[in-house]
Amino acid sequence: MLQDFTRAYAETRDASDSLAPYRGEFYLPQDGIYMDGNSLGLLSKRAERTLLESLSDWKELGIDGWMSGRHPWFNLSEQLAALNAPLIGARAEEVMVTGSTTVNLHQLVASFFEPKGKRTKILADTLTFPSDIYALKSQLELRGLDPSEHLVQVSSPDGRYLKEEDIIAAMTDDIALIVLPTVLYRSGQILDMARLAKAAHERDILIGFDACHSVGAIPHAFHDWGVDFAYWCNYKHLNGGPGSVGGLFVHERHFGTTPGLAGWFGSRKDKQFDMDHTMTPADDAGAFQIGTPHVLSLAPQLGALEMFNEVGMDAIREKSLALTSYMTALIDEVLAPYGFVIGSPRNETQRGAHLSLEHPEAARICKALKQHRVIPDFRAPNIIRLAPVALYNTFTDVYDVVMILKTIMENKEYEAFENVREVVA
Ligand SMILES: Cc1ncc(COP(=O)(O)O)c(C=O)c1O
Ligand SMILES: Nc1c(O)cccc1C(=O)C[C@H](N)C(=O)O
Repeated sequence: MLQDFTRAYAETRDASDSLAPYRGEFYLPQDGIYMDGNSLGLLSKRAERTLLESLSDWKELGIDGWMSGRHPWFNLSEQLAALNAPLIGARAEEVMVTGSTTVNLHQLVASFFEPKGKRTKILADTLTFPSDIYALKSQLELRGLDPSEHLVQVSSPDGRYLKEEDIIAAMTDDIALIVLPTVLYRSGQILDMARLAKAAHERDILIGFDACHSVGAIPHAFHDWGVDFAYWCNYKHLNGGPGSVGGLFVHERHFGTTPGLAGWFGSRKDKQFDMDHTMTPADDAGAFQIGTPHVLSLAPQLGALEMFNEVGMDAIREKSLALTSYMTALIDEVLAPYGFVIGSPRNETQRGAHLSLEHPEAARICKALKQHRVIPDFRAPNIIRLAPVALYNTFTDVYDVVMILKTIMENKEYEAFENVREVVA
C-alpha cells in the first residue's frame, strides 16, 4: 500500500525507471501532460525519421520506391508484420499490417463467418466499440440475416465490466462466430482471452478479438491461445500516427482460407504482377490484404515499432501497471472527497493500460483539465479516460494530473464550462 503521497516520491520513482530514456524519443506537448495515448499515441523521432525517409524515397525514386530505396514499399506491410508479431505472440506469417480496424473486421468476418444449419449467429457484447457492431450488423445483412435475431450481445451486469462466465454461457449451439474486445475501450477491463478461446473451441465456435486497446499495452499469446483471428489499430499505443494502417492476425491453421474480400495485394508476391484474372492468394495472413498499401501511413510504424521490440512487452507492461496502480492510489487518497468512481479494475491482471474515472461532471472536468494543459479524453456520459503511457509518461506526470484534478474540484473550476462533450470527445 502506497503511503508516500509527495511529489518527491514520484520523482524517486522516475529516477529509478529503466524506461525513462524513451521519453526523450517523443515529441511531448509543450508545457502539457499527455494522457491520451490510448486514443492517439504521440509522434516519436524514430517514426518521424522513417516517414521522412519514405517521403524522400518517393521524391528521389518515383515508382522505383516499390522495389528500391530505404524501405521498399512492396514488402513494407510484411516487414511491419514481423515487427508486430512479437507484440501479439504470433508468428510473422500470421500477421499482416493492412487496412484499418473496421475494414479488417469486415475482411475477417467475410472470410470466417460461415452460417450453416443451426449455427447462424454472431456473438458479441454490449460494451464493445460501436464501429464493430456496425460492421457485424452489416455483415449479417449482406448474408440476408436479420441482425436483431442473429447478433447476440452479452450484456454487462454493471455497465463497466463483462463476466467471462456470462460470455461462455452465451456460447450456444446456434453461434457460428464470436467477436470480442481484448481490452474494453471504456473501463479498460482485460478479458481472459485464453479461457474464452478454449471455451469457444470446445463448442466448435470460431473466435476473434478486437485488440485496439491491448496491442502495445499488454503482452498477448494469440498463437498459443489458439485465437482464430484478431485485428487492431496502430495509432493508439503503437504510436503509428493518425489514421495509421491497422493490423490483423490469422492463426496458421486457417492459412488457405479464401479471403472474403479479395484484392490483388492479397496475391502471392511473385504472382501479383502476372495480372492473371484468377487470383493466387498468398499462403499466409498476407492473403487478407486487399489493395495498394497506404505507404505514408505505414512508414512511421517502422520507427515506432522498433522501440517496442527493443524494450519488449514485459517491461512495458510492468511500467504501465506501476503507473496505473500509482494513479489509483493517488486518486483514492487525494480525490476521495469529490465523488469520483474508478471504473477500471483494481486487480492488475484484469487492468489494461488506462484508467476510467467516472464523475457526473466528467465532460466539463475534461475541459478544465485541458485548460490546465492536461490532455485526457471523455467518453459519454461520465467517463474521463487517463492513459499514462509506459514509453513517455512519468510518475511525476501522474502526480501532477491528480493534483490538478484536485485543484479543479476544490475551486469548482469546471463550473466555467458546459457539461457537454466536444465534437471529437
Ligand atoms: C476498440 C476499437 N475498435 C474499433 C475502433 C475503430 O477503429 P478504426 O476507426 O481505425 O476502424 C476503435 C477506435 O477508433 C476502437 O477503439
Ligand atoms: N479513431 C479515432 C479517431 O479517428 C478520432 C478520435 C479518436 C479515435 C479513437 O481511436 C477513439 C478510440 N477508439 C476510443 O477508444 O474511444
